[in-house]
Amino acid sequence: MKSLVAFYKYTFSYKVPAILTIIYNLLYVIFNLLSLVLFIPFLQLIFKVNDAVSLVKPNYSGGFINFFTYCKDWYNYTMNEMVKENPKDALLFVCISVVSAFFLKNVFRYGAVWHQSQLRMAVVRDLRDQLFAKAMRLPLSFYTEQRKGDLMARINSDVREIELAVIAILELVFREPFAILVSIASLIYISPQLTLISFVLLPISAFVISRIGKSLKKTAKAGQEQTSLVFSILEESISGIKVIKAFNAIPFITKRFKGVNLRLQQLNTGTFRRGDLSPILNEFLGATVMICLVWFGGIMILDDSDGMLGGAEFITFIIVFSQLLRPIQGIATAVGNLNKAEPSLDRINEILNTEEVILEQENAKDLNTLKSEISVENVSFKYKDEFVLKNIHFKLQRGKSIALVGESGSGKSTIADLLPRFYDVTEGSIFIDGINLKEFKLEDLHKNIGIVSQESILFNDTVRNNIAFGREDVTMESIIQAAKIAHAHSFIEQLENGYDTVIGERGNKLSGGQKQRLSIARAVLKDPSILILDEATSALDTESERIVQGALDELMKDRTSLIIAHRMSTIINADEILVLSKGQIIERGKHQELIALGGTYANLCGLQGIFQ
Ligand SMILES: Nc1ncnc2c1ncn2[C@@H]1O[C@H](COP(=O)(O)OP(=O)(O)OP(=O)(O)O)[C@@H](O)[C@H]1O
Repeated sequence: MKSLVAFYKYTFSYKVPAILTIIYNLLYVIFNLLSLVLFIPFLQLIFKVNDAVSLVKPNYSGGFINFFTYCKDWYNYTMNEMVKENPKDALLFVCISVVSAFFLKNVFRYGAVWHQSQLRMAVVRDLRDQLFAKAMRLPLSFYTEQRKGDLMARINSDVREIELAVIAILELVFREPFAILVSIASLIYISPQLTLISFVLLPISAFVISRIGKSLKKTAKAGQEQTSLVFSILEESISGIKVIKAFNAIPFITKRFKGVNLRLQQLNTGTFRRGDLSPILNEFLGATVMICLVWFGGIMILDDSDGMLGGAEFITFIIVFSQLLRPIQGIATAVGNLNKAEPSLDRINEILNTEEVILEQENAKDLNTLKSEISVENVSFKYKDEFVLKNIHFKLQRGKSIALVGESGSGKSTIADLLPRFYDVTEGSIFIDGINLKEFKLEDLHKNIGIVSQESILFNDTVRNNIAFGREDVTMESIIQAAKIAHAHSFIEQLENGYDTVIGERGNKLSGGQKQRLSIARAVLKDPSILILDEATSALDTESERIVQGALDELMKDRTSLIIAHRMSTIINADEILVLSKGQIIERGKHQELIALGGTYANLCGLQGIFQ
């Protein structure tokens, strides 16, 4: 089982807490057994199983094994002496011993849990960090709507399965086998014959456990996949809540959610039922084995054949044997958890091993600023099978602007996505100052490109942090300056806490125009040499558009811009206009030239009341 190695690695990624957990667990096992064995003289005393006999005071002759024999003899001797003098003192002594053993057992148990908590949470944190970092590096092509929720499910519930597997490893490999070993050694010491009988019966339960484990793995995988689906629908529905309400689609969406949620319930119920069956079957099998032992042991005592088994030994045997069932059950649970975690591990690795298609070359070049031009040469592109861009060719000089217009789906946004290398071209090349885009450092490329899109990407944080956006080197003055250029300063000042106002999830506390102006302020502060404006004003009403357009004009001053717009009025002044249709450039030129041409562009303008 190669996943066992992986779980093992996760467990020992933090060696100190892992080793301390193991040590505390081992001490817990020893004191657990001791707390029960110490009980035996107490029983003997109450039920007068043995009359006090004369014992010789033991001597410790050194050595590890002898130490345990010495402790046992010393305890028996002390007990015996006390019983002879005053049985009530003996009773008190036994009670104190048992309580002390119980106390220590639980101290060690808590010690183990203490370190185990640290370990499991650290592993969960690391895994989530890794997944998040990977998610940030994954190419955009990875993120279809379906995958967003799926990724969230993996970061959430699959990681939790790994957490359980880490605990399972600690229990399965160290605690429970040790507990079983200690118990078996004690059993053999007490009565080899009875031990032999119990061992004939135990493998039956082992077989049953392994069968349950196997079927558990299958249903667990289906369950995790279904969890992903539930998360996907949840994500989709919450993001689209406005539209859902507006279209009165709540019953439809709710029905869809209920459907997948019901299936999840059925799958998880199956998993739990199988999982819960193993301890139940275990206990029943254990009890059956125990009754068989009581039968055989009882007959041995009744026959008193050759004094091989006394009453006290028999009681001890049964108590210790009952202790054997717990770790066996523990192993069953741990094996179940490992089986359940295996598909989760696969799902996590699937993400971690996903190829990062957009890679930076070794010795990638610096890009400080755009010096002369961006040159797009014979670029074709396809997302999957069909080309959505064909032979695109244009040059964008420094300080100039190019506008892309065309019907929906003609490929405008795709062209814009190629510049920051969100996708790489399928054919052809893009050059910046004569150097292929792919030769630059990705970080530098992104530093030089500012994007303002239709949907402002804002975070549930303060206005100030949304403008600074991860940059710690900026002063408050420069943030205010950027906000002023973006025509955002005056409305920010009127907010409850000014620049320290938290703007709600995705900036929900702000109007569309305000959100857009914050996005522009962010771009102003970033001060990129290249600007991509993708329908930056199309979601706004006329009044907001006027203000935002003013802000954009400020932003575009002295920058090289690629503008995508549906409203022709916003691109009339562009240095060149490219008209796209079905992924191809069908017309190009300045506004007046294209109007004079009387083609698609002139038609589009005509539809919007622009005739010259
Ligand atoms: N992630 C994607 N995976 C597969 N196909 C895509 C993807 N994104 C866009 N497309 C397809 O590529 C083509 C061009 O889309 P693009 O978004 O570039 O057009 P657009 O001109 O910007 O449209 P709009 O004006 O509606 O935003 C369309 O046919 C679209 O269906």
